[in-house]
Amino acid sequence: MTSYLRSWFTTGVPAESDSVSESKPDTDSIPSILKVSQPGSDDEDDGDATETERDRDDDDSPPAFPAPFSAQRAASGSDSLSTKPAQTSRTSGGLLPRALTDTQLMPPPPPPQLGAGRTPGVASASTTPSSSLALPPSTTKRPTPPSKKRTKVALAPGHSPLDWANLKTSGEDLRGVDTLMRITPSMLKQHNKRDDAWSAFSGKVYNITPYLAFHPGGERELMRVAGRDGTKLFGLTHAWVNVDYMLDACMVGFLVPES
Ligand code: HEM
Repeated sequence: MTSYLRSWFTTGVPAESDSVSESKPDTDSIPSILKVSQPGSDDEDDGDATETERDRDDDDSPPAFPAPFSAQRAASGSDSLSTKPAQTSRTSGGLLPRALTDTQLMPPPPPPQLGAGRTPGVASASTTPSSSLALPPSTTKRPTPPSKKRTKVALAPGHSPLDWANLKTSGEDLRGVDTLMRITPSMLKQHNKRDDAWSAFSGKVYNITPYLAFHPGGERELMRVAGRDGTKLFGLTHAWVNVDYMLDACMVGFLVPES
């Protein structure tokens, strides 16, 4: 009971007014809650009866820093900053929630393992197709072949397009006729042999015999139009080819209807 009353009517007199305290001992009767707390004093009641009984004139211990219930102390997670072992144990004794440090909240990532599972300089498409240097899938597929087969024919030596151009301009007679003629479909039909082949393209009739060995599509294809009008087949095969320029030296006449 006595210690309880003393805790209320404590002698907490500021250190600077020690002389006043000695001359006026009746200040003990003032409740501590009405007194103005001075820096460095221990007037705050922490419920520790043994501390109130101490001789406060000799107490030069500094206040706790950080303050016992401050956020700074709570965030530190430890009481390493405290200078008073008694307050340290009280703070870490579970009164405040223990704040986690950065390392506890987010542990560091595992160290990268660059060398694991791959050979430097070699694309590992079989293991990690999305993250390797393998070609994108669109380029690894074989292109679908065209539906219509267009076979390139190996031309005999001396029968390249350039050789044909040279022969065409050499002045050699490639027509086989003296003058341009009016040619009917029945007349055209008589020239359908390999050594005597005529064909009509867009109303003009050409002697295709000398060109057979130079045709990039082969003799066989070209002979399909021998002795008849080949305009349609020619246009379906390669309309971009300028037949008038290619065979101008082979022209024999104009296609005319039957009379
Ligand atoms: C007398 C008229 C003809 C001339 C002057 C001619 C000329 C040519 C030329 C210059 C090419 C090469 C075209 C290129 O590489 O782009 C070619 C290719 C070819 N020509 Fe003719 N052609 C004629 C008639 C025909 C006919 C009637 C056929 C029958 C289907 C034919 C079938 C082909 C084929 C299949 C190719 C191969 C195209 C390739 O491999 O890319 N040509 N022709």
